[in-house]
Amino acid sequence: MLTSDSSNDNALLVFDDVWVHSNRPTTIHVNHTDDNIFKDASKTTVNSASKNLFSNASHSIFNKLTRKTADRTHNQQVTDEQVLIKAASGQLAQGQLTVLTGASGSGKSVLLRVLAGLSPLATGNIWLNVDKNQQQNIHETSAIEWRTQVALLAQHPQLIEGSVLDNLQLPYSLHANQHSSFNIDWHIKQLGFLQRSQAFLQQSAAHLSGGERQLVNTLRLLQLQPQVLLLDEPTAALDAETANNLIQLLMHWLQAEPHRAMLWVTHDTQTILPFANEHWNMQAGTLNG
Ligand SMILES: Nc1ncnc2c1ncn2[C@@H]1O[C@H](COP(=O)(O)OP(=O)(O)OP(=O)(O)O)[C@@H](O)[C@H]1O
Repeated sequence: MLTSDSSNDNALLVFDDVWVHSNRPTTIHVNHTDDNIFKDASKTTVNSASKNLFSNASHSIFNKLTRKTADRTHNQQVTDEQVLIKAASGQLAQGQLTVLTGASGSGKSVLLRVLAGLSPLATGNIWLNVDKNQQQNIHETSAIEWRTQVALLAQHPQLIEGSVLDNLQLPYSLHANQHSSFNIDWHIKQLGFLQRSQAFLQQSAAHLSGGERQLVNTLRLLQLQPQVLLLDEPTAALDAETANNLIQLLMHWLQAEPHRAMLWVTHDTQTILPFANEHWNMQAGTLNG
């Protein structure tokens, strides 16, 4: 078991014995719980002699009984608990790129969301070594504070209406980022890496391609200088050249400061793996480092 003291000196983000459950509501058809009512109802149906004995009053009782039976055979929502992540432990080291692969549905995105503080863990621990003297535990840190340091680049970027520039400036209108300010020069430099001119900033977000939306999403997140970047298939919607440019940009970001780490989920092992320091694999919720 990893403890905050036993983790590697270089470890930036450490997680230990993380379990994640889902409480997914499932609709089932219930028609077995009210056998007695069924029996009673069929008795009433079959026994026409009794029915005749009880004129209108008995007829209404009969109707009530059959209606009740129908109500009880309605679909019912039950909670079906599943284990999505089983006892996952690992460390993301400073300056390193860790690549996470695994079959579809194996739990890679769930793990990223949990590490980013966007989904709850059932048990286990996650902590961030902010610097030599400061350590933060996910259970004792506010969600906003955690997410400014451990950022998730989601698979499907959400952009607002307006220009690329409006989208890039958006985070600075949030209370959490009130102490930092938008740096246009930084963006122009990054656009150079991505082979885009400054005119890109004025483009309407509504007319961007899927790949361009991902570029905007990446810049919007990187400008806030997180320490740990969690990437969920960021190059999936990009052509080979743009994907390469984005990889260069992200590797440059990783190496620009010592206190940074990246965890990169991908199915495209050929392009990313050559850059990886570590390779993890996920199989049916079990993480193999
Ligand atoms: N919020 C949720 N509630 C319940 N189940 C979920 C939830 N999110 C994901 N799952 C389930 O967890 C399993 C793992 O999903 P996940 O998105 O992590 O897969 P993945 O490995 O990232 O797949 P892919 O490579 O296709 O993106 C799936 O069976 C999915 O249906």
